[in-house]
Order: sequence, then C-alpha cells, then structure tokens
Amino acid sequence: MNVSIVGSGYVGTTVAACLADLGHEVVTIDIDEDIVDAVNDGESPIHEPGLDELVAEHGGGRLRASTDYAEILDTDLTMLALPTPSNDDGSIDLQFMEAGAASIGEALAGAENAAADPHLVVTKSTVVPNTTEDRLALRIADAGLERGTDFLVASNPEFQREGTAVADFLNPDKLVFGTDDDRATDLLHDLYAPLREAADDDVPVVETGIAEAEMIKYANNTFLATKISLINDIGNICKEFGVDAYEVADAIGLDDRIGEQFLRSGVGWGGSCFPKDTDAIIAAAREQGYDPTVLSAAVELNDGQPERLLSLLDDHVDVSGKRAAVLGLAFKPGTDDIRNTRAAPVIEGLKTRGADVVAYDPVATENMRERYPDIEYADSPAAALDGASGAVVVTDWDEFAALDAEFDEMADPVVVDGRRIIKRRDGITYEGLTW
Ligand SMILES: NC(=O)C1=CN([C@@H]2O[C@H](COP(=O)(O)OP(=O)(O)OC[C@H]3O[C@@H](n4cnc5c(N)ncnc54)[C@H](O)[C@@H]3O)[C@@H](O)[C@H]2O)C=CC1
Ligand SMILES: O=C(O)[C@H]1O[C@H](OP(=O)(O)OP(=O)(O)OC[C@H]2O[C@@H](n3ccc(=O)[nH]c3=O)[C@H](O)[C@@H]2O)[C@H](O)[C@@H](O)[C@@H]1O
Repeated sequence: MNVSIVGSGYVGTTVAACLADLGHEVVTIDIDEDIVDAVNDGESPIHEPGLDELVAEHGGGRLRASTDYAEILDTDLTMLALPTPSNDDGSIDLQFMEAGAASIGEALAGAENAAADPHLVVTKSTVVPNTTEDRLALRIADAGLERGTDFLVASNPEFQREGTAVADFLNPDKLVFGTDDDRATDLLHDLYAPLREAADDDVPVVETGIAEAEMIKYANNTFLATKISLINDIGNICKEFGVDAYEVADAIGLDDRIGEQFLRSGVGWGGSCFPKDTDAIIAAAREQGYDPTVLSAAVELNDGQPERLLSLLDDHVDVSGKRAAVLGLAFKPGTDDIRNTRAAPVIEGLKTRGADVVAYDPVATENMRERYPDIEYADSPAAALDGASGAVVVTDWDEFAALDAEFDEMADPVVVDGRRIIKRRDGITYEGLTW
C-alpha cells in the first residue's frame, strides 16, 4: 500500500519506519525541514531502540519524507500523527490537528483529477471523543469537500511506549479500528495485514465506532495511570505500617484480575502522555457536565508523591545550605525525555529547602540543563554523591542498582529511593518511599 503520515515525530516516524519495513511505501509529511531531510538521508529524527536501523535501511527508499501535503494524493490513506498538547486549563489543544486536517483538505481539493474513491484520513494522535468527526472532518471539508464522497475519517489510536516504541508497534496487544464505513475498515485491515502476519502472537482487532476508538485510548492510558496511583496509595499506607509494598504488589499481581504489570509504586507517573491525557479527558468530561472523581484523585495523588519523597529526606537531614543529590532525571529509564518528569518537582522542592542541588542522569542531563541551568550536573553517580548530605532517587536506571561504595563518600549518607532500585546496605540510612 501507499501510506502517508502527517507528523514525523515519535509516533509518526516509528509507525512510518515500521510500515515501510513491513513492505508498504510510506511518506511522512512534516513542517520541520530538518526532520524531512533527516528521514530522506536515512537518519532517525528521534531516538528509539531499533529505529535508527529501520530508518537507515528504508529512509530515502520505501520511507520518504516531504513538506508537501500534495504527497498524500498518491497514497491510499493518510494518518494524522500530530501533537495534541494541553491548554493552560488542561483541556486538549487541537490547533495542530486542525491545521493538519485543513492542509489535507486543501491538498485533496487541489487534486487535478478527482480520485475514484474517497481518501481515508485516520487519526493516530490521541484525541478526545468526537474530535475526528466533529472537528477534524469539518476542517477537511472546509476546502469544499464532502465527507463520504471525497474523504472518509477513522480513528486508529496508538499504544506504543517510549523506549520500546518499535517493539510495541510491531507486537501490539491489540489494534483498534474506529470506523463508520466498511471501506475504511477494509483499508485498515490491508494496512495491518503484514504486521499481523509478522507479529509473534495473534493480534486481536477491535472494530468499533470512531468515538469509541478515541475513548479506548484515554481509557487505556488513564486506567494505567490510575493503577499506578492506586498502588502508590496502597504503598503510602504500607509505609505507615512498616509493610513492604513491593511484596504486597507481587502477591496481588498473581491475581489475574489485577495483573502484575504497572504495580511499581514510588514517586509517580510522568512523561509526555499520562499527565496530558488524564488532564484532557478530565477537562472534556467536565465540559460535558461530569466530574470524574477517581481520575482527579489519581492526579492529585500523583502530584503529592514527590513531596512525600522529600518529607522522608526531611526526617533525617536538613538540606538547607548543603549539597543534595538527585539520581535520575528522565521520566522513566531508557529515554532522555524529561517531559513531566517527577524530577522537576523534586528539584524544585530541594531548591525551596535551600539545598545546593547536584543531579545525575545517564542521558537526560542536557535536556534538564536547559530547564534548570542553575543546578549542578554531575557526570557520574559517584560525582553526584560525593559530599552530598542526602540523595533522592527519581528514575530506576539499571546502573543505580550497582551503586555501593559510592555512598561512602556522602557527607550525610541518607538515601531516599523513589523507585526501589538502590540496594540496602550498611553505612547508609535508607528510606524507600513505599517500603
Ligand atoms: N510519544 C508517544 O510515545 C505516543 C504519543 N501518542 C500520541 O501521538 C500524537 C503525536 O505525538 P508525538 O509523536 O509524541 O508528537 P511529536 O511532537 O514527537 O511529533 C509531532 C510532529 O508533528 C510535526 N508537525 C506539527 N505541526 C505540523 C503540521 N501542521 N503539519 C505537519 N507536521 C506538523 C512536528 O514538526 C513534529 O515532528 C499525540 O497525540 C500523542 O498523544 C500516542 C502514543 C504514544
Ligand atoms: O500514550 C502514550 O504516549 C503512551 O503512554 C504510556 O507510555 P510511556 O509514557 O511511554 O511510558 P510508561 O512505561 O507507560 O511509563 C509512564 C510513567 O509511569 C511510571 N510507572 C510505570 C509503571 C509502574 O509500575 N510504575 C510507574 O511509576 C513510569 O516511571 C513513567 O513515569 C503508555 O504505557 C503507552 O501505552 C501509551 O501509548
């Protein structure tokens, strides 16, 4: 098939490179010329394990990039993989999606020969229910086109995670096809047929309505975020009783109805999606007149975990005027992404306490330096811990599990672990956030 993908960021590039690897001819359309040049030169514009190799193999060949929306005219369907950030009030900001949809409409309207079949436009981005039909389809139609005759719309949300995006895309737990037209459903089946054939296991396809598909994505993300908040709530109770929340989590995870994943309690969830998607669906629900109490509580609990971490530090050391170490800055291991990282409120809390903050992360330092140029950055955990009165652990990087003698160089060896990664040892005062 010939496929166009509008937006060549984390999702667009990963999906495009994987689809090219599965045999499709793919073109990504992006307004950023550097991204377009990189893809055509066989260089991935983003860092994801396995993506460099795929873009190197197919970039400039079965995978191309362009700034020209007219490219969509030669394709069987177009996916929208544009950003859906938050407005100040947490609601979804659709400006990029509407701009992309308008450009698609203009390109389709400008075609010299009318296509025999309506062009399928698929929302890959995460959007609140009814966005595709009530907002994006209208922007496409603004160019003088008619939905159903000139174009079709569908929703096919994406569930890949950062750090494992390629593997997740190629072996998804499910595919969700939100359509209102058999031809759209058939095209999505054709698109994913090679993926389902190559996948390690059977991949179930959920055929559903467009708004249902949009909501499935929010239900998925907010369920997972709430699951973490719930285990953090339970973990906070465990801490009060001196009970090990990880032993409790391992045991309840054996119940198939609960499941063992996403039960790691600690300093909470961050990243580019859980916080914004939770805020967006809460705001959208409130706009409809419904106040989602459990989701609001999940956010509130998440927001409180960094301060709980710091209050455990306060119990042992007054960091005012002293050097305090932060281990881990990325929102999770395996990425340099610091969007909504829990490290930000932790650094701010330490600064409020008057500490001289020294931070270490194996890959996210440069990103954090742009946000907090006024703190010190160490180039090893040992350098961060050297002379520190207290250390807090924010990201569960594997290398932190091996730390041992490095703690001997601390001025005041208090370690508060927000991710259950440091091994307890003699010579340090160790506090786990929930154990
Ligand atoms: N990042 C992730 O792991 C996941 C993200 N999502 C969702 O996918 C969507 C996209 O997210 P990301 O890929 O992370 O965004 P991103 O910010 O990495 O990439 C978006 C790309 O769109 C381009 N762009 C902006 N306006 C444009 C326009 N008018 N025309 C053409 N290109 C334009 C930008 O230059 C950028 O390269 C969001 O809705 C997000 O919630 C869903 C699952 C996973
Ligand atoms: O919509 C998205 O963008 C994506 O959001 C998440 O993926 P991602 O944010 O990349 O990373 P996760 O592995 O889900 O971790 C999110 C946060 O939860 C935290 N977490 C995760 C698991 C856990 O047990 N405990 C915990 O605190 C992580 O440290 C991290 O801060 C979802 O897992 C993806 O399915 C989804 O596609």
